[in-house]
Amino acid sequence: MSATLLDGKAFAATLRSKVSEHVSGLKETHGITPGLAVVLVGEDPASEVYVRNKARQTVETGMQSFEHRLPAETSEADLLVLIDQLNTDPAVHGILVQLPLPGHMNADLVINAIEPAKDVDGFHISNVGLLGTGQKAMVPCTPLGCLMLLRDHFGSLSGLNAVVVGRSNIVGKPMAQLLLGDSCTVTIAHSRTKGIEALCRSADILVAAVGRPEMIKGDWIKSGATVIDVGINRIDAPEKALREDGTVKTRLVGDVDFDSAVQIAGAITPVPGGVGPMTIACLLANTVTACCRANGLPEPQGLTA
Ligand SMILES: NC(=O)C1=CN([C@@H]2O[C@H](COP(=O)(O)OP(=O)(O)OC[C@H]3O[C@@H](n4cnc5c(N)ncnc54)[C@H](OP(=O)(O)O)[C@@H]3O)[C@@H](O)[C@H]2O)C=CC1
Ligand SMILES: Nc1nc(=O)c2c([nH]1)NC[C@@H]1CN(c3ccc(C(=O)N[C@@H](CCC(=O)O)C(=O)O)cc3)C=[N+]21
Repeated sequence: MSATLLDGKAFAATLRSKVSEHVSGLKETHGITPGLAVVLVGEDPASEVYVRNKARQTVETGMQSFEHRLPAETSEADLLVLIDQLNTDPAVHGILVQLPLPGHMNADLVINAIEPAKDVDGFHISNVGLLGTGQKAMVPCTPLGCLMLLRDHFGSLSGLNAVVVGRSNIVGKPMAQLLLGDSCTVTIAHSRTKGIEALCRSADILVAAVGRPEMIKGDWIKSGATVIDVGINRIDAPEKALREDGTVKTRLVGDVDFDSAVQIAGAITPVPGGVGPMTIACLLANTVTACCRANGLPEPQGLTA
């Protein structure tokens, strides 16, 4: 038996077309164009790809994209000045500061300098608190994308056993909050968890956000379980022909060993084409939501949790 593929790429395309419709409506009825500012400090190649894709899709859905690329040696004070300008710029409805930041910066301080209403990543302490207490917040894009895929697959998540592997502030913890909000019984596993394989085997929903290529094997998965693979890992692919310059090509893999997992799971997200595209689509959706809230307009339905 082979698992059903949860096609994040297709789902994200549908979500983007809903975003486009709302953006057209905002323009026609109110003369407002939502705007998203992305700040990239330094030159991480993976971040470059993400930021480029995001800027392209922002423009494709009819929104304004503002890109700010700063050198790695930028001072924290200068970054805070830029954030302050974006906070007060009425054309900017969403602000994303790409993580990780260079080591000389305090990421918490930088994130908490973003106006919470414009924090489309949902990382500001105010949004984290709102999410944790079940109040209206900006919801982090990656966990939101995972939740949308799960709701689409199951209908109701109520009473299901969910195991989230990973406890980061950007994926694991907010994912656990969202699953709890949908009445799952949630366990969070991490690098100190004892008996992690057996714990994973107890999950109806297994979310992997670890950053370790193909760590979770098929025999860690309960037969028929739903597996959400958040991991994005680039590994060497010696099976591919060498590049012209003689270097080894690479490929993307998740935190789940897809080939063994697909035999056991009931449903699984692929990498690429699973959670990644949903993250960007949810970022666009959050920007439209932020724009509507900023202008006192009714929120679009179906774009948020
Ligand atoms: N698809 C997408 O849109 C996105 C994908 N990602 C990807 O998701 C993955 C996770 O990202 P992120 O949350 O930022 O990563 P972090 O490195 O911040 O967190 C990783 C978590 O995994 C835990 N962990 C590490 N090793 C083990 C282990 N051997 N067993 C159990 N738990 C372990 C860590 O535990 P501890 O806390 O104990 O150290 C930690 O909580 C990465 O592959 C990243 O590239 C991230 C963001 C968006
Ligand atoms: N402030 C901040 N917010 C983030 O949301 C954030 C961040 N910083 N830093 C880095 C991580 C990572 N991340 C990804 C988003 C999309 C894909 C994505 O679209 N992946 C494609 C493949 C892309 C490729 O081919 O490289 C896929 O999975 O199909 C991947 C990774 C967001 N992150």
